[in-house]
Amino acid sequence: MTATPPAVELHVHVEGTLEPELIMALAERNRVELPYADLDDLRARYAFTDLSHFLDLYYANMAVLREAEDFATMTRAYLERAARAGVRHVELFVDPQAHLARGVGVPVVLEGVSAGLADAPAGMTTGLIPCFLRDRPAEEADEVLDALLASGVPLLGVGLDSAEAGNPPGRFADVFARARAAGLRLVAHAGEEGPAAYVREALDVLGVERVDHGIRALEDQALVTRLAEEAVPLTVCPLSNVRLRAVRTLAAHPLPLMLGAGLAVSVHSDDPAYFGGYVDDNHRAVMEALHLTRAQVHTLASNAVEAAFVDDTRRAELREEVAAWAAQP
Ligand code: HPA
Ligand SMILES: [Zn+2]
Repeated sequence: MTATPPAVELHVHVEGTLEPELIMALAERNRVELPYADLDDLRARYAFTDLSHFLDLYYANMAVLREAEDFATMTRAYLERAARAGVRHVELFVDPQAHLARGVGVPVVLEGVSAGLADAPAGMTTGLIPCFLRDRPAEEADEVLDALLASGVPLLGVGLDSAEAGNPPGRFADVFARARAAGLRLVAHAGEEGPAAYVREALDVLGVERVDHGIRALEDQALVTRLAEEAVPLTVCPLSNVRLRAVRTLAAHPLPLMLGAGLAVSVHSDDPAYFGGYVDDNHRAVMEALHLTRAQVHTLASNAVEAAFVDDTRRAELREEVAAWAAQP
């Protein structure tokens, strides 16, 4: 079996889809001086030692995003690639605070990304999930939530990302409660580099409905039992885990253990332009390196469908597409 399943992409950061060529093109369009001699010099910086090392480059490269049109261009480029990856539904993360810090306001970011999403290929459904930066003050997240709600741009939910170690989710309890009261769905990165305790805290204090990554939950057996019993979706990003050295090699990835424990895991791409692949590449990589059975890949694809923030009609369509893939000889 080589074909990857129809994908429901629930863990992808739009700024992490900014390919090196597009970084260079936008730098030229906006006359932004980058500290790289050329494309090869930029590419040479993609060997990361950990999450923070990656985030330094990820935030630095955002300097090329100035106007709403830049955000739309980036989003359209992603959707085109996503269609080729077999993506049928995507819930896209965006980091408004990373742009605010550079003087680019929340409306510019949201209007640009949502204009890009409006051009999604026929049949692909989309949603937008702005994330708060956990290494910034909770008060700033509060102000950003006000700006998000005032923008008038339709949002699916809010998330929490950026440097995890030493930044537990609990500080964001109030802003997440406000987001929930405003009708937004809640997710958070937890257990990527941070401990299993952060996964618990994301569930109990923030009340998240999905956990992004969650691989370190495996260090706490009682938590694993709970996650399985409550069928808490975990959006796992295998190529990201290897490139950020959360996992030593793909062959040593705990995905089979997670499936074996009955966890509601699914496979996603995180920052595909930085980590060596989109969601199809991630599926292909784990299928090969971990020798997954067709039934296991079917479970991963079905878990993603069940974890999506879609209505019953759309979920039924997505279920059918995955079933049709599984029924192929
Ligand atoms: O992989 C990630 N982890 C945490 N924050 C992020 N923001 C973009 N990518 C990531
Ligand atoms: Zn992520």
